[in-house]
Amino acid sequence: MSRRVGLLFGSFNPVHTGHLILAEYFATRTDLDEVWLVVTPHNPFKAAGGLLPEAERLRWVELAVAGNPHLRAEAIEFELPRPSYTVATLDALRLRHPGTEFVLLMGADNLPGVPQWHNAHRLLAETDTYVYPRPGAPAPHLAAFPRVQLLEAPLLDISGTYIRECLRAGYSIRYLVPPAVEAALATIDFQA
Ligand SMILES: Nc1ncnc2c1ncn2[C@@H]1O[C@H](COP(=O)(O)OP(=O)(O)OP(=O)(O)O)[C@@H](O)[C@H]1O
Ligand SMILES: O=C(O)c1ccc[n+]([C@@H]2O[C@H](COP(=O)([O-])O)[C@@H](O)[C@H]2O)c1
Repeated sequence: MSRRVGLLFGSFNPVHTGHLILAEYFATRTDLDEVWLVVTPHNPFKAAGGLLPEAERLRWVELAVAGNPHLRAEAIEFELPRPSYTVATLDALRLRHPGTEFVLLMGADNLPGVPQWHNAHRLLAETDTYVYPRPGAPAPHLAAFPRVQLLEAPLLDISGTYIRECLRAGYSIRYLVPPAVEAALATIDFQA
């Protein structure tokens, strides 16, 4: 049987415990063998200006998953044209890993926007998608998406936005990110 790998796409601005608990849950509690955290240098819907440097965002994800055999930091979007279209990334990953079946992992808050993504119809027709609940997001209507399933997962109300606010205000981010990421973030000047 082919390996099933879940893909958690994100800007990871920065990676935090919410991402990691969710990734570990999917890698150990579902039919997935592994979860890869795909670092997106430039989300087509986000202004590049608000993002921390892409090489740093990738390095923090690498630090966060180090030593975990189920999780991997995936940098393929750094080699692909910008902005980063998920459908193009899936094409590139399938070419590179022919024995692997990829599953898209997505928060219930993101699903309603997916029809606006580049080649969304092909993306959702070709790829199994597991949607997980997000705080405040209503259960999505899945009738229009035959390959999309809703799965249970822990709800953690942590976000990159909140962590950046804490860093700017000089507040502790202990336990919101792994210790190695906390140490790396401590070298960045968030007041500048
Ligand atoms: N606490 C969380 N629990 C589950 N999924 C999350 C959580 N935070 C983010 N995600 C999901 O992880 C993916 C990557 O998230 P992203 O890098 O945008 O982080 P974020 O914390 O939402 O950042 P920001 O606040 O900067 O938008 C997205 O699909 C997002 O929905
Ligand atoms: O492919 C698209 O058109 C597309 C449009 C918007 C968002 N995405 C992807 O969705 C992922 C989640 O984005 P983010 O930055 O909100 O974590 C990220 O990998 C984006 O590249 C993809």
